Formats: sequence, C-alpha cells, structure tokens
Amino acid sequence: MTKVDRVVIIGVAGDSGCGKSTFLQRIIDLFGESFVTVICLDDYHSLDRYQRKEQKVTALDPRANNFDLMYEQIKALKSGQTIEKPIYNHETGLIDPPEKIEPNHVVVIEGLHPLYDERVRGLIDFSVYLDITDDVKIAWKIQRDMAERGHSYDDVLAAIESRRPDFEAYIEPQRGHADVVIQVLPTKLIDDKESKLLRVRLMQREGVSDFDPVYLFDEGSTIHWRPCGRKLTCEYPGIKMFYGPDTYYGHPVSVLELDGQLGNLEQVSYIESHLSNISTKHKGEMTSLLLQHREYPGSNNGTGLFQVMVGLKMRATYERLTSKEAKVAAKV
Ligand SMILES: Nc1ncnc2c1ncn2[C@@H]1O[C@H](COP(=O)(O)OP(=O)(O)OP(=O)(O)O)[C@@H](O)[C@H]1O
Ligand SMILES: O=C(CO)[C@H](O)[C@H](O)COP(=O)(O)O
Repeated sequence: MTKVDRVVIIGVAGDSGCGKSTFLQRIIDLFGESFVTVICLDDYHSLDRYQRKEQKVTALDPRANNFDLMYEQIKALKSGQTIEKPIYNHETGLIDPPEKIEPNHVVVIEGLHPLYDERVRGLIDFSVYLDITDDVKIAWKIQRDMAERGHSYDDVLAAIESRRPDFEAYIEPQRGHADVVIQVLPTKLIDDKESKLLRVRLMQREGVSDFDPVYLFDEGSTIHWRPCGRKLTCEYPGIKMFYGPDTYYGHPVSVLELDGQLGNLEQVSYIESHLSNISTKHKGEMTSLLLQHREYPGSNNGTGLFQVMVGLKMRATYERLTSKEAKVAAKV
C-alpha cells in the first residue's frame, strides 16, 4: 500500500449517460491510473432494484441511498483509512458483498449525488457537474442504448421521462453547489435538429479557494470571438467563442463558451494561446492532451476541450492543496 499524506476528493455529478465515463478516463489519463481511485456512488444505493420497485421510488430519490454510510466512508478515506465499500451490481440489481478500498492521492466520487448531502459536500475539494440538456442527452442515450443495449427509441424516451421529476428535484439542484458546471446545449449557429453540433458552456464559480477560473483575452471583460480564419481552419458553420461574467444560482461565475466543431485539432493550440489561467505545465499542453485521445467522444468540440481544461484545474487544485499541507508539515 502506498503512503498517502493528503487524499484529495473530487466530485463528479451527473445523470447516467451524460458522458461521465469519458470524463473520468481523461482525469485518469492526466493523473495516472495508480494515482486515482474512482468510487461510483451507485454503490451506496440502500434499496436494491426490487425493493425500489416495491416501494415505488427511483434510484435518484435520496430515500434509496445511504448518505450516512457515504459520508462516514468518504471521511474515513480522506483521513487515510481503508474502507469496506458496498457494491451495487447493475447486472443483477442487487447489493453484493463489500470490497476493500484503500486511500489514494486522488479519490473521485462520481454519480447521481456527490453534492446532495451537505456533509459529503464538505469533504469535496473540487467539484464538477455535467449538465447535458435533454435534446443532447436523448441523442447520446439513443446512440448508446439502441446500439449497445438493445433498447428501442421509445424505451429511451420513456426512461428519460420517468426519471424527470426526481431528476429535477434531487439531481439538478446540485449544479448550484458545483465549482464548475459543464453545460452541453444545442448549437446556436444553425438549426441542427439532430443535436450533432454543440454549444458548450463552462460555468466557473468565482471566489473558490485554490481555483482560478480560465479566461479569454482579458479577465472580467465580455468577449465575443470568431477564431476561424488564417490560424484556425473551420468548416461551415464555424466556431464562436464567448467569455464573460454572469450570475448562476445566486453566485458570480465566469462563463467560457465554445459553439461549433473543431476541424483541425492540431490548431487548437491557437485557441489555447489566447486563454489564461489554464494551469498547463508547458505551452501547448492542453492541445496535446486533447490530441493524445482524439478518438474519445467529444474531442472535436467544447465537451472534450472543456473536460481537458477542467482536468488541468483539478491537477492544479491537487498540487496547491498538497504543497500547502507539505509546508505546514515542514513548519511543525
Ligand atoms: N462528448 C460527447 N460527445 C458525443 N457523445 C458523447 C460524448 N460523451 C459521451 N457521449 C456518448 O454518450 C453515451 C453515454 O456516455 P457515457 O457512457 O460516457 O455516460 P456515463 O455518464 O458514463 O453513463 P453511465 O453512468 O450510464 O455509465 C455514449 O454512447 C457516448 O459515446
Ligand atoms: O442512475 C443510475 C446510475 O447512475 C441507475 O439508474 C441506478 O444506479 C439504478 O441502476 P439499475 O438501473 O441498474 O437498477
């Protein structure tokens, strides 16, 4: 077992089918596999599939989840203790015998409710909410659930509809607690009925310790930028970027937006060179991270770019927290 002086807890919230797997893979690529442990919060379902059906509650309902145990176990991990985490088995719908989880440098807690319980929220060092609008969620889910899971179009729509009331009551409000929200919306550049072209907004909360929001050109200004031209080749309808201040769930945020598709990934370095506070270790690092896995879904639009950017901010938060604590330890 590796000795870990400081366990940094990262929360990734989002509905099922919102692209968490790709985002988590990007985080693992950045930190290295042995450095990160991912805990899926579905493992804290207190009611199995049959009990939920019997009691007419969904998995999104807090009554189907054990927040006391979630809090106790994340707290224990954060203080360097090994835990016996339950396992929710998605194949059988039952709760399996627990598994041992050891503390690691970075522990990501991902799923429906990382920011729901105030006590769990208090343990998280950096949090992200993946906010995929319905049109896009339907398009993604249809692509996956029809191709890979044998569901029909109507099944997919019915599943989204049946989750909606609990989703709006218990999942969506967590956006107000996240340090960063990645919002995925249909494009405004053209009328795109299939939601293939995306407008992606990064809502970055201001005033969060150990987190400096990324900005375009000039911090605090409002910028509209069409980067397509000599240095960035774009196909119709091109790319539009926006940066500016806003208020979100009653608190100030900096918004960074990218609408459209990145045609030539190598040229993303042109966009990168106009962004500040991206927490890269060398010039062009963000572009090379994107290029490293150009096959991941969303690499050619704002979803991939902002996932990489948020990964870099997580690394910066990790480094600040660990170096602060090392300095405190050195003084004692
Ligand atoms: N940025 C993206 N652009 C286009 N499609 C995407 C993007 N991210 C994910 N998808 C597609 O959406 C579907 C769901 O993604 P994924 O499996 O990563 O979601 P998830 O949140 O991990 O879901 P679950 O929790 O149910 O396992 C996949 O088919 C994937 O290819
Ligand atoms: O939202 C989910 C995962 O985030 C699932 O719907 C939930 O975990 C219940 O799983 P299953 O449908 O396999 O019983």
